Amino acid sequence: MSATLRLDALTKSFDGRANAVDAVSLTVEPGECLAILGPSGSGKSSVLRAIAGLDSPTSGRILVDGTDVAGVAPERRGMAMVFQRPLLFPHLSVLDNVAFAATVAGTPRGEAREDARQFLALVQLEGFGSRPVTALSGGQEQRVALARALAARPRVLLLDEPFSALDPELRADMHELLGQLRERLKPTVVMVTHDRDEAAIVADRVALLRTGRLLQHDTVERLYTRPASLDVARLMGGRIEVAGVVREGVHRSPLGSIEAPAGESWPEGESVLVVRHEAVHLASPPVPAPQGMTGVTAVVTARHARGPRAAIELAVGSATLAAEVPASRPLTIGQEVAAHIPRSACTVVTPVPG
Ligand SMILES: Nc1ncnc2c1ncn2[C@@H]1O[C@H](COP(=O)(O)OP(=O)(O)OP(=O)(O)O)[C@@H](O)[C@H]1O
Repeated sequence: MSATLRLDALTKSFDGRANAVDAVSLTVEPGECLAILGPSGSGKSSVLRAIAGLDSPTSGRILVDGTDVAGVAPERRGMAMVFQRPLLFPHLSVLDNVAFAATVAGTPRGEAREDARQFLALVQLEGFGSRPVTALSGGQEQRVALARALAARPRVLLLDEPFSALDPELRADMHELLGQLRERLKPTVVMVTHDRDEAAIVADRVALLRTGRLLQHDTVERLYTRPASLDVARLMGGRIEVAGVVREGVHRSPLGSIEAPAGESWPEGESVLVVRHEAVHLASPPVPAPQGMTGVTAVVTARHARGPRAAIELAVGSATLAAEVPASRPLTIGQEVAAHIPRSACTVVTPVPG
């Protein structure tokens, strides 16, 4: 139930306007879960619709296990899609919704229903088969939609923001369920989301899009800690950007001299040092930085409540830093602290913003 999916310079423009999807190339390995992440209008759904065959690409190719699927009807591509709204048939029972595709394809009704029962059990809706779908909660409806998609035994499962209409607790349940289904069935999954946290929870790798372009295709961890550009760092919620210059592998800026992490080399010249605010430690009263960290004296300039955490902004000369601390930590505006920046968490991107 899995396949290699390859996009080769996939491009889509609507009515001759600027490309909604612009030469996107990437490979999703069998059994892998790829999240397509990006802000509104970045082309996420357009990529998914093209893969599904609901829209045809303007140019480029979509290959499943090496075979170009151009001209292959959506229902013959070996794919199944789950949308933000479950789109269940209201006149059919839960079981018959899940059994629908098999029944239409000519599988004897009893057999299709037995199969559907197994998929309902997989999504933890055992015993719900005879209920009308109109009697389900939002989360249950989405489970039925997932069961229906999986019952088609797709080689590639396509998910278009399937959990975004659910409340946070249900969404967390669905993330767990998706993890279990992946373990059991190992489908290749492509999921559209605009939520970084969701991508981090469900996906092995992420394709980050902006204005139709693939900015970076990487693990979530690397998107956060090794962004390929300032755009990526910002889209991933990065808050520290310190302009400076790299000479002989060392970034010099108001933060002082920061050496590239072991095993990495930084390009010479002007560049912006980026580091995740989560990695910055604040010591008050100030103490020297432990080995492997750069220590700077910083002044707290702002504090924002973030539930159990507090977001702290700091000034270091003309540069600004950010950090996160437990909300209970009594750091006040104007207070002097030592900011410790792990060298391993630092990276540089070019060019310097204009
Ligand atoms: N059927 C269409 N006709 C014309 N333009 C379209 C069509 N579908 C999408 N677009 C345009 O293509 C671009 C990408 O849209 P798309 O829906 O793929 O983005 P998205 O990242 O999925 O956005 P969102 O997160 O808001 O759903 C947008 O500028 C959108 O207006």
